[in-house]
Amino acid sequence: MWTTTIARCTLPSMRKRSSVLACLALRAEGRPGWAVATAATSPSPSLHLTWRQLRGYGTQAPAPLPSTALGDSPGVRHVRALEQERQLEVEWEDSGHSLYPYTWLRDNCQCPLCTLQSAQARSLLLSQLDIHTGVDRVQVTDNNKVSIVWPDQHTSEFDPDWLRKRCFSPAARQALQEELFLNERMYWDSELRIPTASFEEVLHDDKAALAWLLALRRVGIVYLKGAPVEQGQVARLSQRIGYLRLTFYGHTWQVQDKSQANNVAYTSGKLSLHTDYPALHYPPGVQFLHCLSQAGEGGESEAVDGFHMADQLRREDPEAFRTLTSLRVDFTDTGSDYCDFMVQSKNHIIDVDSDGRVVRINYNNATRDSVLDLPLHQVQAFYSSLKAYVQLMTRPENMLTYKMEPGDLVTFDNWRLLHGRKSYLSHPDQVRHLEGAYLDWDEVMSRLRILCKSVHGES
Ligand SMILES: C[N+](C)(C)CCCC(=O)O
Ligand SMILES: O=C(O)CCC(=O)C(=O)O
Ligand SMILES: [Fe+2]
Ligand SMILES: [Zn+2]
Repeated sequence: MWTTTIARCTLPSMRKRSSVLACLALRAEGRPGWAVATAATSPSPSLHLTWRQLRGYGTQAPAPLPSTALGDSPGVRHVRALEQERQLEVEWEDSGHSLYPYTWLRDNCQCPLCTLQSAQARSLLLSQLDIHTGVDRVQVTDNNKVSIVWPDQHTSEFDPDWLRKRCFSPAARQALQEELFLNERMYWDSELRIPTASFEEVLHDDKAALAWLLALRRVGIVYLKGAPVEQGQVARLSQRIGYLRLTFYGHTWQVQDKSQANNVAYTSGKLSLHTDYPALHYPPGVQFLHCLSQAGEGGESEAVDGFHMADQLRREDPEAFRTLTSLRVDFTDTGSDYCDFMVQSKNHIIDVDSDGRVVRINYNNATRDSVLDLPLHQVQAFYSSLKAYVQLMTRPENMLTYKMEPGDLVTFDNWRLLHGRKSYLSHPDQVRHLEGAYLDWDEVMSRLRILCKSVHGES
């Protein structure tokens, strides 16, 4: 049924232990960066997106694959104590070199006195750490470990793979950070064919679950098909990860046309593109929506890649970008649901990190407060900037439109995507009904790392 799609790509020779990093080495053919094409044979005919195919969700500019992060680290040829710099120099068998500060090495001694093995946590106290320590002796042991004897005769032994992974070179650091956080995204527009998988397979097969979460991270949206048409499925799916995020709207929530609606989502009206819950200072990272019943007329879903749009705004209207990333906007949400609430927040509509990279979009026009905490002279500029961003998002070439059917369950990155819904006609004999739930990225990323490790073996 849903057996097509995906990015066509050439696979580099995959090394067993290379884990997620190998994704980045994939080069897409056709369109710059990536292309949509019919996927290669999948092991399971019901799965439109397999793990193998999903590894194709590389980024627009795949990063070079640093050998340091591949796990198959070369052995240690030689170690040398650089007394002046207070660094240990490791020469690898492939002739590469890595430098490690003495202080860092002493801080990270892996022995049972310094590390609680059962928790893989540091038991050494900072008060016990001499940040000016020297070394007494360094050597490579018979089983190719790096051994350090400290001035107080405490001994540390470091595994070469462990050290290599933690090399302080910019390339190695970047590679390891990407492996840990998978921050490289694949931007898309109206032409995206939404990555789709089978609900049941994701629940029962680790490879399918890994493929789902990798695409959720990289692409930001994954469609799951074939969920039972009854309530409780978003909760079931959240258990596949860990646990869901409780909010004032409940553990899970029912999107229906309700009288005395406590939220615009609970009407039959149009919802313009929004992220959910910018009224919170920490909005939910991931959203699930399961369609139990669809309207005959209207009710189509819309979605845009908010990061892509923000980058486009940065290029086309840098002043508007600067405004939306620097002014904090008030959001408000008052009512009663799980319990009564009076929520207030101040958020940038576009959040960037300290390197200027877009990390989160916070925008729901319905909950944007009438309280606008700006000096008079900035008000008009704020509105122009917001208009510019919203107009960019609503361009037909940027917006994705789809209509959910009963049994469809869409999962998306609520920090990145803006989603909306066309208005619909409420029919007493066919009430539109979606069930939703939120999760946070920390828990989703945790499951992603565990699945990566179990599917690829040791890491
Ligand atoms: C769907 N619902 C009601 C749980 C939240 C809607 C999003 C928002 O108010 O920002
Ligand atoms: O009704 C829909 O399709 C989407 C609902 C929504 O965006 C929400 O509940 O926040
Ligand atoms: Fe929403
Ligand atoms: Zn120790």
